[in-house]
Amino acid sequence: MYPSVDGRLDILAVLPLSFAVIIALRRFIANRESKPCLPPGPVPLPLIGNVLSIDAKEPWLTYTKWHAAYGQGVISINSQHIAEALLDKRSDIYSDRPYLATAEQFSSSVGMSTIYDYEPSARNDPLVRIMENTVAVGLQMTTPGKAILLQLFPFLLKLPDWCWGSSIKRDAQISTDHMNKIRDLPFQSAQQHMAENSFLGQFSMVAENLQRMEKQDEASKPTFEVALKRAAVAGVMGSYETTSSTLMVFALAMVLYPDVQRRAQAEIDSVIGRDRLPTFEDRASLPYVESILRETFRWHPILPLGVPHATSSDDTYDGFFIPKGTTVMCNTWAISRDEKRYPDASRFMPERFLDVNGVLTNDDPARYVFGLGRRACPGRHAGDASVWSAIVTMLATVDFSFAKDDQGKVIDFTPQFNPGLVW
Ligand code: HEM
Repeated sequence: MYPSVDGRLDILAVLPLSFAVIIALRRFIANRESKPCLPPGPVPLPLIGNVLSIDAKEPWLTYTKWHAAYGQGVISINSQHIAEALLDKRSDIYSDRPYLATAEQFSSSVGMSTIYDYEPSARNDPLVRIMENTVAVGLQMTTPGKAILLQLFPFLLKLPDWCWGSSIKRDAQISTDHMNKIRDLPFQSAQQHMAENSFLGQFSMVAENLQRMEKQDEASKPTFEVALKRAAVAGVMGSYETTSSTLMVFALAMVLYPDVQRRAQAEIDSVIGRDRLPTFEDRASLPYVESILRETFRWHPILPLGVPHATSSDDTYDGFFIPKGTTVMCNTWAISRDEKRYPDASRFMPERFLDVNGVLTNDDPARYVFGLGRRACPGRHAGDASVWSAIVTMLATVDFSFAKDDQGKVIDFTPQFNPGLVW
């Protein structure tokens, strides 16, 4: 019996579909056979992958655990050797940034004065307040939990306002509004200084580039201005949390390890005396202070998962296939807590960076805490120098100790870190 006309049409419709499926399957199998397999990892669930297995508050712990179980994380790089091989030596592939819907312009910071030559007032400065709000809201939106959620379900940002779950969209909008303010207001202030031809404002990064822009043809000015605004805000945001968080880690260490503090103060007293403050010229003569800086960077890296990179083309490493667009995180936490390299790693022990003669070793955590490759922190020298000068000045002038109550009894505490991109 012949099929009906409708039935034959159905067959005709199904045939190309079957071909398409067969071709797709053959390509899939050919691809699988021709390409090395993906790096090992936990078995993903359909749609949501491994998201439920990741500790949303401290994801670096999950990645470190996966590293122990599988040898590799879900492209979380847990060794400095592999980080150098990929992020540094293959920087042309591993230097993209993954799309983070709420933080498209959010990358990092520089001081307001260097960028805009804006001298904030000591208290309640309006621009600093805007920046603090921007950072606070931005960090809330870039907690690892929210970042993972939005990467998996970007449609959450498109939900209508009345819909359950749309609060993330409202928060993202607030974050964007803040970003727009911090992008435009200090920039306008620098422009105003320029217009008034004031002495201040001529030596900032923005002022210098505005002067350069004046010499350009009209057509390219708007693009230049947008790029300049973005570079400026990236600089301001980048230096803000990083330096202050590192100094908080240092202060915590000084409270918890008074012997370290005393030894550093003795070094400063013997090399510099008590009549003046240390300067950069003294840096090479203060190896113990230097080892404290290194241990501060290592003990609690303030960006425990670095800032995510993304691959801009396919790659193969050590027999594993890494597709284009893969998010690659350098698990700085795992590197800094490697017990083979840093025995008793959770202990603050600056001596680990000194040899038996008290000379600094070649192991400098600055080689990994500032990231690697062409996206490594452009403010690393400024960051390193400003943290050193703050540390050495504090050691020379103040004593850190536990707070005491009215009866003079030590107030005990348990240190806690706020999870976020920077903690
Ligand atoms: C202790 C201080 C600091 C630490 C630990 C730190 C750490 C980092 C890290 C880990 C990255 C990501 C690198 C990567 O993706 O491989 C980064 C990026 C960045 N940092 Fe820093 N940073 C510090 C201070 C600063 C300062 C003072 C500035 C500005 C003067 C700055 C500006 C930036 C910028 C603009 C980026 C983004 C670079 C890009 O996306 O290409 N940072 N920083």
